[in-house]
Amino acid sequence: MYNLAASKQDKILEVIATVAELESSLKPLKAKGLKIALVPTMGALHNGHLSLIAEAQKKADIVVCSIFVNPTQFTDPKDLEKYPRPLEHDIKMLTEAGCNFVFMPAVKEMYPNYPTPENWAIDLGSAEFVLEGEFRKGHYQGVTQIVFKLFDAVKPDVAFFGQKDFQQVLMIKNMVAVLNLEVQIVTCPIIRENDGLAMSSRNIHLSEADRAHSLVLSKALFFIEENYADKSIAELLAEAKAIVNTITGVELDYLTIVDGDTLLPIKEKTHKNTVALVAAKVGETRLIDNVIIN
Ligand SMILES: Nc1ncnc2c1ncn2[C@@H]1O[C@H](COP(=O)(O)OP(=O)(O)OP(=O)(O)O)[C@@H](O)[C@H]1O
Ligand SMILES: CC(C)(CO)[C@@H](O)C(=O)[O-]
Ligand code: BAL
Repeated sequence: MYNLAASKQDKILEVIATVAELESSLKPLKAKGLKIALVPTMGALHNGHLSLIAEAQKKADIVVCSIFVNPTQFTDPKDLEKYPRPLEHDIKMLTEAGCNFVFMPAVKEMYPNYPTPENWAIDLGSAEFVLEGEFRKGHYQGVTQIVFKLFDAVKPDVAFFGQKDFQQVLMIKNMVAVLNLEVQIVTCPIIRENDGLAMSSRNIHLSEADRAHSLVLSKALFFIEENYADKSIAELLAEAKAIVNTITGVELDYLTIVDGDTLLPIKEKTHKNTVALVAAKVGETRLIDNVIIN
């Protein structure tokens, strides 16, 4: 473990690599009755992640951020291999943000027998298999497997996730319900670049042209949001898809308006709990985004 003096808030960020070290660091804090928050990430931190840390600082006494590029949730080996890992930059950001702990385990710490798969099979409901679950088969088994391990290591009172990964939050809430876990799940709003693009670690892979093209995704979602009262569902979807399809080099996986729990397409605009979601490949980079309609 090593410490870095924070440049802004004069706090110390403790960098921790093992579950044992994490447990012994947190034990005295828990004994004092301090409230512990966990912000799970895969690193390559940006302002979206920092908004989760800031929210966690408001709601808890101690904030643990985990950085772990979890191999079991990747369905494309190339995506895993090229996932950005700017560790010094991440530590600097967390230090400046006044985060208390960063947990950065090695793969063998979380999966001692890696690459031999461990048993993990949880019933996350039928929403596991649509949208991201259809395009990244097994993804949410991998996500819930690592989030369960992180919850078990930190035993947080509260954990923070971004709405950008809308289906992920739903799957994690379903896991918490199925396993009866004692952790509160908080969803934080999507942080966007000034031009509308949802911040994402994978944005770093976008070429200059891809970066410009990527704007059609948020544009299509904002179109749906702004015209929701005036057009039919079929018109909204057709016109939003047309916005995306004006750009060659952007290939839609889905653009859909669904119920926020079942993730099945809604039939009536009077439906409550409605969300529009998009996923597309922009050049070689796959991006997702969404807006909550009501
Ligand atoms: N723009 C954003 N606004 C709010 N939360 C975000 C944003 N981007 C990511 N998050 C949240 O941060 C947490 C960690 O996400 P992750 O480290 O995978 O970053 P990411 O930017 O989503 O990267 P990726 O390129 O893998 O999608 C998740 O709960 C995610 O939803
Ligand atoms: C929740 C998570 C950290 C699990 O690896 C990841 O899916 C992410 O960063 O959204
Ligand atoms: N933020 C979601 C993690 C993933 O794409 O694997």
